Amino acid sequence: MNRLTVCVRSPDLRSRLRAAALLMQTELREIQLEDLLSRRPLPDHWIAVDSPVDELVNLIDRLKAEGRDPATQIIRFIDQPWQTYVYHDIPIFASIVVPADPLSTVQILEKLAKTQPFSLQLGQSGSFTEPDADNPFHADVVRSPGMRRAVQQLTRLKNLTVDTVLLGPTGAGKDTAARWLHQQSRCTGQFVHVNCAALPENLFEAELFGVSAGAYTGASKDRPGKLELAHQGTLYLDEIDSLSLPCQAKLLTALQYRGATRLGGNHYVESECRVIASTKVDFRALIDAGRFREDLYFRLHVSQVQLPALRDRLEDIVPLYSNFLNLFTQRYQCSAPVLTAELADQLLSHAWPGNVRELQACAQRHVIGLDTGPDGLPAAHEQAPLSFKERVSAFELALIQQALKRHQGCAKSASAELGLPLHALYYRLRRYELEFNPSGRSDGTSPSEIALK
Ligand SMILES: Nc1ncnc2c1ncn2[C@@H]1O[C@H](COP(=O)(O)OP(=O)(O)OP(=O)(O)O)[C@@H](O)[C@H]1O
Repeated sequence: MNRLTVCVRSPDLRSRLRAAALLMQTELREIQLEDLLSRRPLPDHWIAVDSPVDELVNLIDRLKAEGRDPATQIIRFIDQPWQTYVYHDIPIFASIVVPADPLSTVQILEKLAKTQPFSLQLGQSGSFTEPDADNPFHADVVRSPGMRRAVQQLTRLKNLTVDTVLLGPTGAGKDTAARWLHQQSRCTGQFVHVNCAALPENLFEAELFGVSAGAYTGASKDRPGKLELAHQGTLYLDEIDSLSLPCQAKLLTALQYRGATRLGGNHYVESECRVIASTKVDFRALIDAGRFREDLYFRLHVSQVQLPALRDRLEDIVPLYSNFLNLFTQRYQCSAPVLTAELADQLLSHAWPGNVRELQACAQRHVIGLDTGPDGLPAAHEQAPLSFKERVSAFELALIQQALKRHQGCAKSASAELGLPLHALYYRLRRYELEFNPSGRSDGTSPSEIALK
């Protein structure tokens, strides 16, 4: 940002902006709004104002009269976050609550310089958009530059069956991105998820390459491996960095030739699949530490997409949260909680170490009405209390989800643990739209493939 025109009345804010401009080496021009409006034409860089709405409207009208879009130019400083809500439909670039000091003013202005016009649209139902469970990367929830870059790369990759590495911290959406890539591709095969961190070294070959009948005591029939199951589809190697070096060597050979021989068999089975691998850690550091094979890294690293941490996706937090509120409200069939400006502020200032997963859980707690205090947002916000029936349903759902998770999605075992007749469990599974595996793992899928909604 090279220039900033400032029309602010508050001496305090003016001095903060002056200091911020000095820090940013930005040329700052101070002027009264009335004087600015008499100029022709208006400046073409950002105009910072703290004017009341009726005066602001004059500026908006003037910009429009000059054939310009006020939503690309005006930054309004406000005292209270709720003012964004009240005037959310005025077309301005951003509404910013007056920052505490020049340094945070610099940070905000620098972030704005890299972003698209936005304004927090808060409403009674907290609703930004209709929930779009089918497209986690809908434009409404992808506003931050980092995530837009990631989605652009994913979009470019979706129809190319090239191997891909997904990088990002826990809960940032690597699994979601891998499934999205698979769904968007023209693959006819299935999406096969292998959680490398949960795969013991001695089971690696059997799980990945399969087993021939008689390979060992108890192997009574042929069992396909994950690589084979992923034929014409996607093999997703989650947390690939957890594999031991000997397993990495076997994987490299299998990926090189896109096939393997089942354990105890002589038959070579080919698999034409796309491989997506994910990791939370920096590959370079692992390679340097001798914990990851460089040749495997180069084999996989045809393309790479970095999914940013949620704290670096400030613009996405409120829309995502709003979508989750809508989603859980529909799932639990209860009334929508209020997304207040105060809560939006808290969401934006939280560090989100658990990223989208944490945000999602937070929205879920909000909908259920479990206020867990300062760190487990949201606490003590105005919201419509859930009815007794809604709370009981939410509790029941949580019990069933946990039991299914403990039993790898197997409905039979979960029903036994819960002491709930199988037909009664099925009834609830349908009611809560939970996915499950009726007969355990006999179909060759792994627990991780059975997604619990
Ligand atoms: N863009 C999104 N829209 C909706 N939900 C999302 C989005 N991104 C992630 N989530 C949700 O957040 C949770 C965590 O996402 P996901 O499992 O994809 O993260 P991850 O990076 O694979 O995490 P980990 O490394 O811990 O396995 C999931 O419940 C997922 O549904």
